[in-house]
Amino acid sequence: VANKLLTLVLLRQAPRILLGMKKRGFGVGRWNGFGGKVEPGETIKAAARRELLEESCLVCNDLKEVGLLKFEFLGNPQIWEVHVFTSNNFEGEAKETEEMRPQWFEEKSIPFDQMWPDDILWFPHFLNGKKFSGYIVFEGMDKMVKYDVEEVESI
Ligand SMILES: CN1CCN(c2cc(NC3CC3)nc(N)n2)CC1
Repeated sequence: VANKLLTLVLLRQAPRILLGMKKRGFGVGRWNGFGGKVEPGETIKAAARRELLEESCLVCNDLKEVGLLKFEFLGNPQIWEVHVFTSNNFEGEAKETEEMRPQWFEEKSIPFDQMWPDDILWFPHFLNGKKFSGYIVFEGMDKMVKYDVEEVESI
Protein backbone atom coordinates (compact mmCIF):
# COMPACT_ATOMS: atom_id res chain seq x y z
CA VAL A 1 0.00 0.00 0.00
CA ALA A 2 1.31 3.53 -0.77
CA ASN A 3 3.44 5.30 1.81
CA LYS A 4 1.68 7.81 4.04
CA LEU A 5 2.89 11.26 2.94
CA LEU A 6 3.55 13.76 5.73
CA THR A 7 5.28 17.13 5.96
CA LEU A 8 7.51 18.83 8.52
CA VAL A 9 8.55 22.51 8.36
CA LEU A 10 11.41 23.87 10.47
CA LEU A 11 11.88 27.64 10.13
CA ARG A 12 15.19 29.20 11.11
CA GLN A 13 16.36 32.65 12.06
CA ALA A 14 19.93 31.82 13.04
CA PRO A 15 20.85 31.26 15.80
CA ARG A 16 17.26 30.27 16.53
CA ILE A 17 14.79 27.72 15.24
CA LEU A 18 10.99 27.77 15.52
CA LEU A 19 9.36 24.78 17.18
CA GLY A 20 5.79 24.23 18.31
CA MET A 21 4.46 22.34 21.32
CA LYS A 22 1.79 19.97 19.96
CA LYS A 23 -1.37 20.61 22.01
CA ARG A 24 -3.51 17.69 20.77
CA GLY A 25 -3.57 14.70 18.47
CA PHE A 26 -0.58 12.80 17.16
CA GLY A 27 2.66 13.77 18.92
CA VAL A 28 0.84 15.72 21.67
CA GLY A 29 3.25 16.96 24.35
CA ARG A 30 6.29 17.02 22.08
CA TRP A 31 8.08 19.98 20.48
CA ASN A 32 8.28 19.66 16.72
CA GLY A 33 8.23 21.57 13.48
CA PHE A 34 4.91 22.29 11.79
CA GLY A 35 3.28 19.86 9.39
CA GLY A 36 0.60 17.38 8.61
CA LYS A 37 -0.87 15.22 5.90
CA VAL A 38 -0.76 15.78 2.15
CA GLU A 39 -4.28 16.06 0.71
CA PRO A 40 -5.17 14.44 -2.63
CA GLY A 41 -4.29 16.71 -5.54
CA GLU A 42 -1.90 18.80 -3.44
CA THR A 43 1.86 18.89 -3.96
CA ILE A 44 3.92 17.95 -0.93
CA LYS A 45 5.42 21.45 -0.79
CA ALA A 46 1.96 23.06 -1.00
CA ALA A 47 0.81 20.83 1.86
CA ALA A 48 3.83 21.91 3.94
CA ARG A 49 3.07 25.59 3.25
CA ARG A 50 -0.63 25.09 4.12
CA GLU A 51 0.06 23.24 7.38
CA LEU A 52 2.62 25.87 8.44
CA LEU A 53 0.01 28.58 7.93
CA GLU A 54 -2.76 26.63 9.70
CA GLU A 55 -0.56 25.71 12.69
CA SER A 56 1.53 28.89 13.14
CA CYS A 57 -0.15 31.65 11.09
CA LEU A 58 3.15 32.14 9.25
CA VAL A 59 3.32 32.45 5.45
CA CYS A 60 6.36 31.02 3.70
CA ASN A 61 6.79 31.16 -0.05
CA ASP A 62 10.23 29.66 -0.42
CA LEU A 63 10.23 26.37 1.41
CA LYS A 64 13.19 24.19 0.45
CA GLU A 65 13.05 20.42 0.86
CA VAL A 66 16.07 19.35 2.92
CA GLY A 67 15.20 15.93 4.27
CA LEU A 68 13.31 12.71 3.66
CA LEU A 69 12.58 10.44 6.62
CA LYS A 70 10.89 7.06 6.24
CA PHE A 71 9.40 5.44 9.33
CA GLU A 72 8.37 1.85 9.87
CA PHE A 73 6.34 0.90 12.95
CA LEU A 74 6.69 -2.74 14.01
CA GLY A 75 3.45 -4.58 13.30
CA ASN A 76 2.17 -1.94 10.86
CA PRO A 77 2.77 -2.32 7.10
CA GLN A 78 2.25 1.39 6.34
CA ILE A 79 5.52 3.27 5.86
CA TRP A 80 5.41 6.97 6.81
CA GLU A 81 7.29 9.30 4.49
CA VAL A 82 8.06 12.63 6.17
CA HIS A 83 9.26 15.36 3.82
CA VAL A 84 11.25 17.96 5.77
CA PHE A 85 11.33 21.59 4.60
CA THR A 86 13.05 24.71 5.84
CA SER A 87 13.28 28.44 5.16
CA ASN A 88 14.66 31.56 6.77
CA ASN A 89 12.30 33.79 4.82
CA PHE A 90 8.70 33.99 6.04
CA GLU A 91 6.02 36.56 6.84
CA GLY A 92 4.04 37.25 9.99
CA GLU A 93 4.41 36.48 13.67
CA ALA A 94 4.15 32.93 14.96
CA LYS A 95 0.86 32.64 16.85
CA GLU A 96 -0.51 29.96 19.12
CA THR A 97 -3.24 27.91 17.46
CA GLU A 98 -5.47 25.05 18.57
CA GLU A 99 -2.77 22.64 17.38
CA MET A 100 0.52 24.28 18.33
CA ARG A 101 2.15 26.67 20.80
CA PRO A 102 5.15 28.17 18.96
CA GLN A 103 8.46 29.09 20.61
CA TRP A 104 11.85 30.14 19.28
CA PHE A 105 14.77 28.05 20.56
CA GLU A 106 18.49 28.71 20.44
CA GLU A 107 20.00 26.06 18.18
CA LYS A 108 22.30 25.00 20.99
CA SER A 109 19.39 24.42 23.40
CA ILE A 110 17.00 22.26 21.43
CA PRO A 111 14.73 20.30 23.84
CA PHE A 112 15.45 16.84 22.40
CA ASP A 113 14.17 15.17 25.59
CA GLN A 114 10.72 16.54 24.72
CA MET A 115 10.83 15.73 21.00
CA TRP A 116 10.46 12.63 18.83
CA PRO A 117 13.43 10.31 19.56
CA ASP A 118 14.55 10.33 15.91
CA ASP A 119 15.16 14.08 15.90
CA ILE A 120 18.51 13.76 17.65
CA LEU A 121 19.67 11.59 14.73
CA TRP A 122 19.04 14.05 11.90
CA PHE A 123 19.01 17.52 13.52
CA PRO A 124 22.83 17.80 13.35
CA HIS A 125 22.71 17.40 9.55
CA PHE A 126 19.77 19.82 9.36
CA LEU A 127 21.48 22.48 11.49
CA ASN A 128 24.62 22.16 9.34
CA GLY A 129 22.54 22.99 6.28
CA LYS A 130 22.98 19.55 4.75
CA LYS A 131 20.38 17.42 2.99
CA PHE A 132 19.62 14.16 4.74
CA SER A 133 17.74 10.91 4.31
CA GLY A 134 16.80 8.40 6.98
CA TYR A 135 15.06 5.11 7.59
CA ILE A 136 13.94 4.56 11.18
CA VAL A 137 12.05 1.63 12.70
CA PHE A 138 9.97 2.30 15.81
CA GLU A 139 8.49 -0.12 18.32
CA GLY A 140 5.60 1.89 19.72
CA MET A 141 6.05 5.63 19.77
CA ASP A 142 9.11 5.95 21.98
CA LYS A 143 11.60 3.24 21.03
CA MET A 144 13.79 3.19 17.92
CA VAL A 145 14.79 -0.40 17.15
CA LYS A 146 16.79 0.29 13.98
CA TYR A 147 17.91 3.40 12.12
CA ASP A 148 20.08 4.65 9.34
CA VAL A 149 20.42 8.40 8.70
CA GLU A 150 22.88 9.91 6.22
CA GLU A 151 23.69 13.12 4.41
CA VAL A 152 22.75 13.05 0.74
CA GLU A 153 23.55 15.20 -2.31
CA SER A 154 19.93 15.38 -3.38
CA ILE A 155 16.59 14.32 -1.92
C1 LIG B 1 2.59 15.66 10.99
N1 LIG B 1 3.87 15.00 11.07
C2 LIG B 1 3.79 13.78 11.86
C3 LIG B 1 5.10 13.04 11.77
N2 LIG B 1 6.19 13.95 12.13
C4 LIG B 1 7.33 13.50 12.76
C5 LIG B 1 7.51 12.14 13.04
C6 LIG B 1 8.67 11.80 13.71
N3 LIG B 1 8.94 10.50 14.04
C7 LIG B 1 8.01 9.42 13.74
C8 LIG B 1 7.98 8.32 14.75
C9 LIG B 1 6.79 9.29 14.54
N4 LIG B 1 9.60 12.73 14.03
C10 LIG B 1 9.33 14.02 13.75
N5 LIG B 1 10.23 14.96 14.13
N6 LIG B 1 8.23 14.42 13.12
C11 LIG B 1 6.21 15.26 11.50
C12 LIG B 1 4.88 15.91 11.57
